[in-house]
Amino acid sequence: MYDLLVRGGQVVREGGVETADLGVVEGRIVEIAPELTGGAREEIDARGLHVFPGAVDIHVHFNEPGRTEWEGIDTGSRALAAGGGTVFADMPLNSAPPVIDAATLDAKRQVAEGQSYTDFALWGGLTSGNLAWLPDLAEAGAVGFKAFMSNSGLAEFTSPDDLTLYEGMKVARELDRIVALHAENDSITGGLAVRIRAEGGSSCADYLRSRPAIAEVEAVGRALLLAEETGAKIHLVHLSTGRAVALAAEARARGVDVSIETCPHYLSFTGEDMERLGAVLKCAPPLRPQREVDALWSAICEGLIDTIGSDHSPSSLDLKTGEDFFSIWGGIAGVQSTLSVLLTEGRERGLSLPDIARLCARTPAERFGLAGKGRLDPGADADLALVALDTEWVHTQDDLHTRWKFSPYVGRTFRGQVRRTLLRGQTVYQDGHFPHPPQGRFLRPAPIPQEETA
Ligand SMILES: NC(=O)NC(NC(N)=O)C(=O)[O-]
Ligand SMILES: [Zn+2]
Ligand SMILES: [Zn+2]
Repeated sequence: MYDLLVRGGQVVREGGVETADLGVVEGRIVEIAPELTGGAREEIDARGLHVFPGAVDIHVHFNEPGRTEWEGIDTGSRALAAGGGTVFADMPLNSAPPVIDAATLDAKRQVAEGQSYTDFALWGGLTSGNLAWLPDLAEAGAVGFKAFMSNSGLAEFTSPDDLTLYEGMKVARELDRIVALHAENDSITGGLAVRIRAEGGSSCADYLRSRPAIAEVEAVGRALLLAEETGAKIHLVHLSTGRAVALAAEARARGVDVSIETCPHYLSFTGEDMERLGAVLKCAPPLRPQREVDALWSAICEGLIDTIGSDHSPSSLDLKTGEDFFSIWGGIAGVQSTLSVLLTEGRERGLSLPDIARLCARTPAERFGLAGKGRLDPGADADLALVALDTEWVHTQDDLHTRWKFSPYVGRTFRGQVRRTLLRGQTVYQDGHFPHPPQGRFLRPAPIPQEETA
């Protein structure tokens, strides 16, 4: 007797796609096989649909507590679930206070429990002043430590200097926690911004000039050297250039324990789009020329990129408007669209469905020790996204479940539509609705598996 049988879907697993039933007991997958016999309390007819593992978005800013007017756990996790996601890891900023010690982590955990429609993990910060608090943060369950190598845009979330980063990596290594890096050289980006603004520059093109690719490539190189020296595990968030990815992949090949993330917006838009569409596409690192978009897709197809995170980082609408592009809030609202981008353009570029499941679910879950997440296997949590793979649809503002109905993907035609999302066997999202109260749980990372050295 099962609690749930998901019947006849095309089940997307590591080895391929097969028509099968999924049997679920107490929130876990217990069997996957064609035509399972035996009764079930609930049956879902998944014929004609693809069954993906729920997406694991390791990079979001839901900004609660403290800046809930920008997003919030309730709206952010709804949007994630509507996009086929079942787990997020929230960044230590832009919530206020930022998560830099155990007390601030516990406070965020408390507001998220009872409000989140998906399971969640929490990042702690590695800032200029909190090295001594990292052990307590790890103890409290931080999934890793996030550091900015450039200015974070928020005075209360300071960047460590190179010495602090070096020492922070040593501490993180002792604690077996991953250090995530926003890798842009602050002296280059900050210095150029000051000079360009002093000359009266305030346009999008001026902003683009202030954050050249070399700022990312240099910071990535430095982060890799520090990781190699300290033996720390690092995760490079939102890489935007082919050169930075290549540098990290080379380092990984010689044994540096690094994982590489990019985001859907670097795969979907160019700097020219940013100039055309304006603030909705402002982010850091900035959007790049088409050749970088192509280079990132090639890197994905070659298996060099490990994870896709949304870097969903919205603000209230007033901060996304204004004449001076430098002072507009930097951050893109995309948490609902990650799978759609991969299912549409990823498939056109030659990615298989198991590739998409690996990038969006399996690897992020494994890398960050989120046990039972990210895969469809007996023993795993029944976190599922049911997708109508060949349905073409135009994304409208009304589809958005985020707090602000503001996304660069509005108006885009996608192929592949999430119809239903299940968390531990319970439907959390179905055709625009959320049928049950939020049940999301806090996930504490398991010990991180050792990378096989190439
Ligand atoms: N404070 C932020 O949320 N910053 C984020 N903003 C972006 N990416 O534009 C980020 O991840 O760097
Ligand atoms: Zn960042
Ligand atoms: Zn971010």
